Amino acid sequence: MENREELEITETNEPSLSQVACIGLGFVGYHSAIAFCESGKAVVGIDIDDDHIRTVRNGTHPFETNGLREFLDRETCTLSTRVSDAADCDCYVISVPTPLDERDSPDLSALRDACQQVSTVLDDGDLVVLQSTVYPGCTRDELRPILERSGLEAGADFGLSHVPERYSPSDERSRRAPRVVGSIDEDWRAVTAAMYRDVTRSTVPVSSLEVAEAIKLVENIQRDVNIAVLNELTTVTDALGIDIWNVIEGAETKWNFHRYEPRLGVGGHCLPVDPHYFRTATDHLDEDLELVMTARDVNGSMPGYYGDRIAEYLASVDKPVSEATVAVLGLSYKPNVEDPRNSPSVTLIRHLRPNDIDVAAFDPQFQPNAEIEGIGIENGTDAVSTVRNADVTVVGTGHDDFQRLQPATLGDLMADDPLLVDVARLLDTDAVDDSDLVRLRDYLTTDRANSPRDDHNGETSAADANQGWNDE
Ligand SMILES: NC(=O)C1=CN([C@@H]2O[C@H](COP(=O)(O)OP(=O)(O)OC[C@H]3O[C@@H](n4cnc5c(N)ncnc54)[C@H](O)[C@@H]3O)[C@@H](O)[C@H]2O)C=CC1
Ligand SMILES: CC(=O)N[C@@H]1[C@@H](OP(=O)(O)OP(=O)(O)OC[C@H]2O[C@@H](n3ccc(=O)[nH]c3=O)[C@H](O)[C@@H]2O)O[C@H](C(=O)O)[C@@H](O)[C@@H]1O
Repeated sequence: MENREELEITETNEPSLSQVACIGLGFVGYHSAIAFCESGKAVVGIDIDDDHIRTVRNGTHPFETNGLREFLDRETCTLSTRVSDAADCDCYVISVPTPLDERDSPDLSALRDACQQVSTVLDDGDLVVLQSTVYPGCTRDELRPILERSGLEAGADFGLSHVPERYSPSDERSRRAPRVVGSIDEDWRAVTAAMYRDVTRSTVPVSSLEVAEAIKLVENIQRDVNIAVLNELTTVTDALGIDIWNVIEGAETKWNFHRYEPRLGVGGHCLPVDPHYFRTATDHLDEDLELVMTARDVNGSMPGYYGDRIAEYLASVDKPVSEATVAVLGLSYKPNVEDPRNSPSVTLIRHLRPNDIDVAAFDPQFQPNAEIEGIGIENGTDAVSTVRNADVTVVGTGHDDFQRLQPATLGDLMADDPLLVDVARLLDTDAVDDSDLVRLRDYLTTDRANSPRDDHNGETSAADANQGWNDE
């Protein structure tokens, strides 16, 4: 990398970059722009969506606004829809979407477009950092050639690094996760790590771009597979008449049992997506990700599993499905966020609709009466009006707001034989037991069970059982 003398030398003897373009101002890029601004960098926030720029400018977007006022007040921090307005920057941090297409293959269109835009303003000594999640080899093989349309060579003329984002909404611990840094060469890795040390607690330099890309995917894939194990075990324990929650509580008394929990399904734009990204890297190999993709299918099948169990229950109480009403509380993919991407609740609604079942939905994170994308229903105004006269209530997302729901009230508001589908067991179990509600898990493990039911009494808490034990 011959052209780095113009970068000023910082106290860590690494050249310092001072003007950062953050391309893509979604959840990831927005937080990066604020963080780099707070670290004293000049920042140009770039997003192709003019409306989104407007929401950032007036603070009406769904992300936290800590630091936004300082960003907007600082003359050296600006917003634009054009990468050309960032031509004076010396670092380009790309955080655009990397979703799947309709064939479950990586859709790199946004990424290619962003790289093409950057290639038009790239100068000697600049650094390009990819934060978006991609598959191993993508940065080097797909994005580097686009960036080199600038006439510059990655490594020799400009830096190319992959620093995957680990932060996720409503998980403050993940915000402070160390940042993995993989680069085109060691010199640029040092420059990148120095820049990120200003915005995170610690950096983890790794040996290559591909290792950094793989780390991100492996973290999420391991989580997806482990959740799939619990989801599959839940369907089996249902059939055996065993309550999975008693099994989890008991298994947790072993110090090296890692707790994962069954849910209506696995949502978000990462866990359902990342196995398919990694699978892409195996396309030319004899080896494949058979277990990983099977686990993905298990998780993807869960909303349908619960949809079928609901239909089964309705038939068992002589309620024609086409005349039934299902109330779905929670549309986000996980608690306390406003994000319906790959939401299991939305997938469940899609699964139920062909049966002409009537569906009402409410999510406090969404605007009342807002149209819920892709399922043709509007968000309700509150939980009570949503569940009134419903035959089934599904607690699809464990928002904190729903902790206040009183099972007795739900039972009174709903139709006869009211079914509660609360896979995450959000509602107080004793209160549910004392209400008129029929818990789906009880229905599944009672009316269909052949084996002895598990004993609800005399359970030992994990904390008590693990007194004094250390992890292996
Ligand atoms: N949201 C999350 O919790 C996390 C996301 N990631 C990854 O970070 C990346 C970004 O994710 P999000 O921030 O959630 O995406 P997002 O969908 O919330 O935001 C992406 C933004 O990029 C803009 N954009 C799209 N194409 C563009 C282009 N060519 N030039 C400029 N702007 C463009 C869009 O208008 C949008 O505002 C993805 O690869 C995702 O997998 C990684 C960790 C956490
Ligand atoms: C390894 C890891 O913890 N990855 C995180 C993950 O965050 P994400 O926002 O997807 O949330 P999550 O807690 O993994 O939940 C994803 C989905 O999995 C479900 N879920 C979660 C835990 C569990 O035991 N059972 C379960 O079914 C959730 O309900 C949700 O629908 O993916 C993020 C990402 O890559 O976008 C990443 O930054 C986060 O650190």
